[in-house]
Amino acid sequence: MSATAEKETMGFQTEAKQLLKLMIHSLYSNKEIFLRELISNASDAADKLRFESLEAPELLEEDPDLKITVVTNKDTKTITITDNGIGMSKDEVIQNLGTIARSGTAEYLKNLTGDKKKDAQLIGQFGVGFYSAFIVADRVEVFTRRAGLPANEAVHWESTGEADFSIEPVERAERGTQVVLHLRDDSLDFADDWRVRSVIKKYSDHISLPVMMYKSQSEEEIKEGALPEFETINEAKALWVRNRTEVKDEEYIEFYKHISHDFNEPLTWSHNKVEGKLEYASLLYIPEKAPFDMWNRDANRGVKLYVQRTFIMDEAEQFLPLYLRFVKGVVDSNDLSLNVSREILQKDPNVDSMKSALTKRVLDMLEKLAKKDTEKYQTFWKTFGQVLKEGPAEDFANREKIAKLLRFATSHDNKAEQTHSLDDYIARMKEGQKEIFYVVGESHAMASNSPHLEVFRKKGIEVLLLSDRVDDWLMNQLGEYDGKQLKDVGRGELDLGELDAEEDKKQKEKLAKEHKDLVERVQGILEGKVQEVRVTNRLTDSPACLVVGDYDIGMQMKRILEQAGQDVPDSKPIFELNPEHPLVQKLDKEADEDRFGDLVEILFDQAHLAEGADIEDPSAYIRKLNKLLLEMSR
Ligand SMILES: Nc1ncnc2c1ncn2[C@@H]1O[C@H](COP(=O)(O)OP(=O)(O)OP(=O)(O)O)[C@@H](O)[C@H]1O
Repeated sequence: MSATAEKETMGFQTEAKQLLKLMIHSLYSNKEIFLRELISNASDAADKLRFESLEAPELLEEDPDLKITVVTNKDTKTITITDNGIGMSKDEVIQNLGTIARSGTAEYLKNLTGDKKKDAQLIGQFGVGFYSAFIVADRVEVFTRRAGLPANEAVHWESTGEADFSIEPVERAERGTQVVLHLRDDSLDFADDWRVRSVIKKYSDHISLPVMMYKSQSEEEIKEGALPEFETINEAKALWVRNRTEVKDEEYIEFYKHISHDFNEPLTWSHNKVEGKLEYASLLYIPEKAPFDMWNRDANRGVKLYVQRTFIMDEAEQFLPLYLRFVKGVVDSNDLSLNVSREILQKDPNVDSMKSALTKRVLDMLEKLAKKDTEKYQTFWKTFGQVLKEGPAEDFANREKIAKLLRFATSHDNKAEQTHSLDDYIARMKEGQKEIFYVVGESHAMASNSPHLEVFRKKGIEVLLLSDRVDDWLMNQLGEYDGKQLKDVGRGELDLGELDAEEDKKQKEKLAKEHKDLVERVQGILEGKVQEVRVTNRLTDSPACLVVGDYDIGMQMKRILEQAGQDVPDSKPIFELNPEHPLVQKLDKEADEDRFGDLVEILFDQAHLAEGADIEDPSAYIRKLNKLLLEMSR
């Protein structure tokens, strides 16, 4: 750091430098977005001031009408954006404009590919913010004074967007922030009043405070030397207060970008005004892309809360459940008090009623999207499906509604993509089928090749193929859908009820009787390792498989808990043999007890492998298998 009398020069944080460079390159074709970002910041600054002035009205000084002005100047090749919002102190300037105050930035930057289009999207997800000024400017100056500080504690920040920035104290009578962009030669169109006016119209109609520019003057006025006057060029009304029919899609989209700091368009939105016992307006959006920190449970979530048009807080998470944490939006209440805090929100029963109404709205919005636009819904599902799957456990009341929104891979087409709803499944159910069958595997391939499916495939009964980590748990939480039980095909005795022909049942009983001795012999070998050995009718191609007891913990769940280092209740599997398989028939005839034992253990280990489970002693397995192979080749 070098310091002259009072001017200091500081280096940008390494990551900020990197991001800046990438951003200028990848967003070059979409230069005008800098205006959106700077106006968005100015509007946030006004919101913050309004909020702080609830407690400290003196912060408004003699200047209570909050506004943003934009002034272009062809002679100086500048465009200047000024607000009379909260402003920044010296420390805040350093903190906000010298670093990228977000965790995970470095990690995030590793995802960038060098492909301009892809990177622009990624950068968009991250939020370009203030730095976008450098897309069009080779020098940016900021003059700012925090509300409440004296005029001589204002700050002048300046940077060419390369390695460093300077900062010095200045006098500034006006509260708030002024950003002066010295335009690059290839961006001089932004010194043109009309060009800027049209961009602002496009990007700022949803901003609730006036965005003003100079009125154009007649030749006479210019001759007379009349001072130019400002005029408001946007709607300057909170968007969510306006009637749905008055608001254009583009305005909804721009408003989304403003509140979410997302560069991409939202997938869909829902705008509502509620009157009656509780009065509030809500505007909720489903994003297209997940934020880079979606899986960080402490990441910011929740809606922007306003009370009677006054901004109160960002990330008010009390209005939506955790499993809808991807939703962005605004809630404006007429009933809450202006000095409401997070603690009060947590206890207020009105907030609970709003939460349940807003939750329904989001679920309805998703249902509508699924009906109207399958492709978009699929995009949603791919991005947020895993989060939505947390729903049935968190929100018992809406279990059925959430279940309707779930999508699965199934044996109907065996594709890994999760595109089938439970309703689709039910529509295809066989006559006499009462349950919804599913199989759980470590991966899609494992689920779809599971031996448990053999009899289902033979009989043409569809099975959901589940392989996401939460699936086993999700199915347990759901229990049933539309009056039909969800049944794990790898659990308990297989009873296909009416789906089994009478002769199949008789055949099964006959086989069980015939193989009573074999079952006992196998049981003797696997003593202590299994709960039970029995013959099965669920296999057609495989010799044997493992089944989980009706009340035991599922294999996927067990693995997840073990990996997480948790104690897992000790449950032993049931070992089922396919009496029609040649290997099992050979086994039945094997008189040599040692060979019999080896074969049983090989089959037992193989059944583990088919489940994606580990075998207890892999080298013993290989030894036994090789011994048998050698004997065969003799
Ligand atoms: N006009 C302004 N008045 C007061 N503070 C501002 C102004 N512009 C920026 N800031 C401060 O600088 C911070 C960084 O701004 P920047 O635009 O880079 O990021 P952001 O608005 O927080 O998020 P995003 O990067 O997603 O836009 C803001 O959070 C705010 O605290």
